[in-house]
Amino acid sequence: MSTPGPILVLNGPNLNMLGTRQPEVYGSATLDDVVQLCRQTAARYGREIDAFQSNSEGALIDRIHRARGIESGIVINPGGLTHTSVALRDALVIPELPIVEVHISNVHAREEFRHHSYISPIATAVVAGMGIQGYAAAIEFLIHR
Ligand SMILES: O=C(O)[C@@H]1C=C(O)[C@@H](O)[C@H](O)C1
Repeated sequence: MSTPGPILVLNGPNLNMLGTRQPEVYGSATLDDVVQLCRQTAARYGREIDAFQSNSEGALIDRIHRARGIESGIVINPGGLTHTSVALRDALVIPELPIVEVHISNVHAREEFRHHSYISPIATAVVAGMGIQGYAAAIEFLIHR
């Protein structure tokens, strides 16, 4: 049986600033730390990841379109686009690709406007509040589902 394709790990706006941006909320780990954690988690099971981060909605959508036929699942932290983007939600409706939405912080314990996600209704699973371990949990879920 062939090994499933890589898992695509997507990070949206401002997540390139991890480690510097509000460490009291998002912790001290950098985006590179997140990608390394995801890569190491997948490698334990002989699997690979592809990682992409953009502050631009359109670039994220273009990358999601390219995942078809290449990646086997998507782990996405949409950043603030979580709470605003119908276009990103629409791009993620890909029947053959499972989607896990990840938030480092517990968005439900924060400002009201962070309590709604356009992505959650079309996601296979949602992780929030686990810090960067949420990315590892998402990778594990996709590998073992
Ligand atoms: O917790 C997180 O990873 C999410 C990250 C962001 O940048 C915020 O806009 C979201 O509201 C929460």
